[in-house]
Amino acid sequence: MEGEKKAAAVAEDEVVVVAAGDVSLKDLSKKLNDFARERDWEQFHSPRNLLLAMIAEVGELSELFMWRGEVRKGLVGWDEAEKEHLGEELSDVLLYLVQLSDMCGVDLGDAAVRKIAKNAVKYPAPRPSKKEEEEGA
Ligand SMILES: Nc1ccn([C@H]2C[C@H](O)[C@@H](COP(=O)(O)OP(=O)(O)OP(=O)(O)O)O2)c(=O)n1
Repeated sequence: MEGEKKAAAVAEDEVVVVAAGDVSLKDLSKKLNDFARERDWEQFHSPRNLLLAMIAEVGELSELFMWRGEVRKGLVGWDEAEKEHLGEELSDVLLYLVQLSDMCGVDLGDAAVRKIAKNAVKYPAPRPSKKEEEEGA
């Protein structure tokens, strides 16, 4: 029993949570590389395995929305535990996506910014009419 307590305390000590409001994709990528290397898990992190792991996490994310009807913006009616769980599942998807991008040699931040620009060309915003321009709208 004493041994179990000690093990739990050590495990808790090892979890260092650093609040990071403005973390970048590159920060996440570095943390994930360290995490995998420290556990010798790089051998498992092939593009295919990471893709399958990400899809599994998308499934877990979907379960949170399953059978509960439309979910309104801001998660009206969800309790704090459910909201926290949602954050965890969203994170799992993101973390596998970041690792998958790394393993494929894709700079995800750069690719995403380029894709937004491409989307804007494909779907131009409606231009204001002459009347709206004159009215300063
Ligand atoms: N080979 C692995 C295994 C896990 N992880 C990381 C990425 C995910 O953020 C998280 C996934 O862990 P679990 O497989 O334990 O999944 P859950 O956290 O969703 O737990 P559960 O499926 O029990 O709800 O751990 C990883 O990087 N590489």
